[in-house]
Amino acid sequence: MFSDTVAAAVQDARVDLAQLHSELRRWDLVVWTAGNVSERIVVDPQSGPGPSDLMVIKPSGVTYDALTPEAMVVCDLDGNLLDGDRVPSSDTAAHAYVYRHLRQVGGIVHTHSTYATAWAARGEAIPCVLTMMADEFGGPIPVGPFAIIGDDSIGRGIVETLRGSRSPAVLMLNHGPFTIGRDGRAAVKAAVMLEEVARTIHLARQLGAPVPIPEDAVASLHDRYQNAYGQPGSSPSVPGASQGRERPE
Ligand SMILES: O=C(CO)[C@@H](O)[C@@H](O)COP(=O)(O)O
Repeated sequence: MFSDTVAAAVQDARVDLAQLHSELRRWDLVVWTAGNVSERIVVDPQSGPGPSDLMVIKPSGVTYDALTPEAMVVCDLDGNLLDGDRVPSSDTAAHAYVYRHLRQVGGIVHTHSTYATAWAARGEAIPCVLTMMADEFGGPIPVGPFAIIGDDSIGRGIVETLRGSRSPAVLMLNHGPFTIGRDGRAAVKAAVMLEEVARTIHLARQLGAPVPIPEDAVASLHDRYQNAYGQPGSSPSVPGASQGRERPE
């Protein structure tokens, strides 16, 4: 079905995703079968990411203990199942929409992590009051519209909300967080850090009014973290405004 190169990339993604789904449990971001992770497969590396790419994603409703590399399914970016013997995640349409409209996105995560989802239930953006937020999110974490699962609504809400934000995370109203990254690991990192700041700022607000960080400081913190943090050559978590995030089509 796939060329040798694509088949190898699919197998690598299957292995990655089995490990990344275990990370969602490790960091207490999911319960039961909630949540999902996907990765893009670039079919033609010469021309780069595009609409003919594939995605590997979790099968729907399968317990995390059973999420082996072989359990993952492969879809095209219209959400059609190409390889696998299980029904794809119920969020496949949302993931596919994001991949079609944000070509720099290589990985997507959805969770119902407790504190981030509490902010989503209130429809309140998480204010940028921590340097860790400026580092990873480049500003407040925005709220996306209420959208019913099953068509492009959630994906469209994710893309349109992130259009005006540096953030790799969006809180979908009454639902929960979706995060993006240059690969699955970057998207999982954003989901982990989202839940951490959602909890910290929730606690801070029990004691008083958190103090916003000035925008110029947010921008410089974000630029440093995305471009200079860590070991030489370590890649940023996601191309944000500082790398000129591509505007959705
Ligand atoms: O939130 C939703 C759908 O948006 C949950 O059903 C989702 O977390 C898990 O669904 P899947 O098991 O991936 O089909």
